[in-house]
Amino acid sequence: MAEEGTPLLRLSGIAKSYGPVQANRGIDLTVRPNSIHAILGENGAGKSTLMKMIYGVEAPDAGTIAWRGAPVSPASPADARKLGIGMVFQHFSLFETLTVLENVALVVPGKLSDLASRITDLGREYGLDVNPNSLVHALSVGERQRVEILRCLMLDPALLILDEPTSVLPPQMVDRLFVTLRVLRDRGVSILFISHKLEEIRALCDDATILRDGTVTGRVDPREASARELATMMIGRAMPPPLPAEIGTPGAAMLELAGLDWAGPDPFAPSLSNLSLRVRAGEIVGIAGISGNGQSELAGLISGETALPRSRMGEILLGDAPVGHLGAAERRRRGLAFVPEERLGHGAVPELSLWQNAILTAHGRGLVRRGMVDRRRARDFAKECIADFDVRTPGDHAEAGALSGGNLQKFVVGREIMLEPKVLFVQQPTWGVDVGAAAAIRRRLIEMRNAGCAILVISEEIEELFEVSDRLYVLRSGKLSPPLVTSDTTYEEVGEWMIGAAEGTAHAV
Ligand SMILES: Nc1ncnc2c1ncn2[C@@H]1O[C@H](COP(=O)(O)OP(=O)(O)OP(=O)(O)O)[C@@H](O)[C@H]1O
Repeated sequence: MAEEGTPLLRLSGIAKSYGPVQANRGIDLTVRPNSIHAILGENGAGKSTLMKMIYGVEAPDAGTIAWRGAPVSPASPADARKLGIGMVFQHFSLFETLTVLENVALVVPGKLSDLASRITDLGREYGLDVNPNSLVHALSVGERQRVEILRCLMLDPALLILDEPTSVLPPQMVDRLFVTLRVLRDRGVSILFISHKLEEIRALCDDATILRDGTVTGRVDPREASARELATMMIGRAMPPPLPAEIGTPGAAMLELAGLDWAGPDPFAPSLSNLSLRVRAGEIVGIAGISGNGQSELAGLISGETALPRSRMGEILLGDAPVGHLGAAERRRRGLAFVPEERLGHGAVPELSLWQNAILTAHGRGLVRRGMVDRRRARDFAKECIADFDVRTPGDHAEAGALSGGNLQKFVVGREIMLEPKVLFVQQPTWGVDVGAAAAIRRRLIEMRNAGCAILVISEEIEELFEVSDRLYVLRSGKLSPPLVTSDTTYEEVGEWMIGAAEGTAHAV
């Protein structure tokens, strides 16, 4: 145990560069025992880099790390875990082809049968329920996160690092997670908590350190600072003004689901039953819901990554044309653009540069001609995206995998918006994006809607859906609620549909 007064962790003068990028410089950070300590900062401020050094993934170029008063230099995550440090990454580190239990067994020692019951028991205790026998590829992002957190807790850490743990959790789950985190703190676990959600930080954290451009720009008691003050310290200027509150005038139906049914091969994955919805030109339709209720399956069917048999092609329409049987490339040719939930490996190829990633979906815009890549045009396209969407990176030659999570998200969303699609389908548009950039992305969606684009957004952030959508549905257990007019409904009503308590009570349109 740390002696009274000895910090659990103390970093002094930590610096780290990646080529020309100084991700961290001269960082001092002290984590007290039994405390929840927030790290906040814009996308690319250096938060994840700092955490990776504590967890032994990266080595600092300069500075020292003291653990319970003694100098340490964890050279690997295994080293860090031995010290009692656990970390849940923003991008998951689970093997998709293995079950939850097998993934846990890779890191946590013990007999499989014991581990399975510990997963179930701990899951129940901390509100992190997950079936130990589910295959990870069938789990939603939110469920994968639960697995990651559970796996960490099973190692009984003294310090738990959570890199944006709430970015994909619905409000009810966030509340449950916070209960869990407070219990952990009171039982002697300190928590380093990275989040862009300032209200959450104010509600949960005891200390906060603010980073900007790789340096510490503030240390505050978050309970005493307003969200606006925190945002200003973070971005170095006042927040952008709120969105224009213009109501759209919808035109013709551009995307339609007409009684869509789906049962996938995985018995643990939810099936979809009789989904019908219509997205018209000039409107934004939102789909709320807790992940794992069919969101991934629906996204695959809408994007074309999962195709229906020819006999059922009419269950999905683009304009008047049945497209259910067509693949993603053909649907894109017909004017659909989409942003998948997973940006790494799905929205972008991490090993490719940004300009090469631009080609993946923008090749039809003159980036490839007569089968040859027009490198100059591809680079111009990527540069425009970087400038227009404020992607913080050394340039279009940077590898997608080297960008901070939020900056890659801005690039992927920007690339799809630049295609000027007739129909835009976005999953989690601002996942991991800082408050300023998230407001900018939402503003762009509304501008596109005003210009006549039909937009469908799946998001687990209710606040976000209320901000951008004209109408909302809730997806639960593979079924859609009736459409709700956003201006006539409340968070509570949507929350009730999310947890299944609202059947028959909504103001349907
Ligand atoms: N492996 C890497 N190679 C090159 N540059 C990197 C690498 N990892 C991080 N960087 C750069 O270091 C800077 C800090 O990135 P970091 O991921 O720490 O930011 P962050 O504050 O966690 O951002 P976000 O909120 O978007 O997750 C960024 O400019 C990023 O592009």
